[in-house]
Amino acid sequence: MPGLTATAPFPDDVPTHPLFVIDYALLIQGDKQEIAKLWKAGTELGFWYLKNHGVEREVDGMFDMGAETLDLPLEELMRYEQGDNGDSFGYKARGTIQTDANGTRDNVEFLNIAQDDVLSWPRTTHRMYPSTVNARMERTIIPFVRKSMEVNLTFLTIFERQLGLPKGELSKLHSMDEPCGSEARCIKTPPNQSSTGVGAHTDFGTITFLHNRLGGLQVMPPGTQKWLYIKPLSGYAICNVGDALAIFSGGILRSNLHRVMPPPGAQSRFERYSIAFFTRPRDSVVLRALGEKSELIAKAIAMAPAAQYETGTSSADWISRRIRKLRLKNRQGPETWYASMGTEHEGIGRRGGVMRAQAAA
Ligand SMILES: O=C(O)CCC(=O)C(=O)O
Ligand SMILES: [Fe+2]
Repeated sequence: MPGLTATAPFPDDVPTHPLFVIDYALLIQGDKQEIAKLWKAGTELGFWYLKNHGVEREVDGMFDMGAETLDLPLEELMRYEQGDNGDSFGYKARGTIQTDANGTRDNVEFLNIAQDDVLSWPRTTHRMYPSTVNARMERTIIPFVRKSMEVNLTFLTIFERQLGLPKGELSKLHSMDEPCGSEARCIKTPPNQSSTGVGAHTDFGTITFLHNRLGGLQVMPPGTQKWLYIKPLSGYAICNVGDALAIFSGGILRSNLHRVMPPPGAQSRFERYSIAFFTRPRDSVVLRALGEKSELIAKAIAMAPAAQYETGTSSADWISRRIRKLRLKNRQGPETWYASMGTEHEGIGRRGGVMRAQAAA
């Protein structure tokens, strides 16, 4: 299976960052303790493991689909390249984006499949995909996307309640009556690399549902300047909060910095694949804190510098700007890299920290 190796386990002597393990089966039963744990995970680091999510078989299919597709001849894949205009969907070739402020070239390639194209299949909403994607649409991709949407919607519904928002307030920002940037992704990193795969970033959207077999993902824990690996656990997904949700919540939920480095130890000899599903708001939704809908969020905003969460930017523009600034073709210096990171993310993290400290006191 692509990206899976029993012969090179994650090494014991590499420092890792622990995550809360959330049991999806308990979440959907409304288990209070599990919901409290999810809240702690979402507000402290913004990352957690998820077990019993029921998407295991579809995820295996996605790893196969990703390998089938990213093994196609480059010439074929290039017909689907995302380009330099800030579009996300399609193929992203190796060496097209920067991984740091020096403009270091990336070494990963990936494939992004729009949720909208999957749901409208066989009708095209945004774009066309390679034949290997089409061939697995019904068997693998549609079930994967539908189930992943359901998982992320479960988180949204819980966070909505915990944030004191009216029922449906967050989920309606993701309703399907207009296009959105949500997408499924497969990333492939070649073996024996020494440089960064995916540079430090926060995710653009609401919630990410990620599946790793080899190590490589790292987080920078709040208040530190240190990177720590997240150890992949068999059958467990890794979930995290993105910028949109951090902003909607006035920084109460945390969108944490992370990156992808070469897998540690003996794992580095293997090709690395990962599968992600990104839930993102509808295109026209403006990213701003929902203070008028929740007292808790209003308090968070009151403590933040004025208009801190008024980005004045739609979800579509937010995503497009960040992708555009990542592409090396658009680089004009270190500022381009900082703009790709979302200049706002640092502030969001800090303000969230203040809120959390107050809530705990
Ligand atoms: O490959 C991974 O483990 C994480 C990838 C990631 O952070 C991303 O695509 O946003
Ligand atoms: Fe990410």
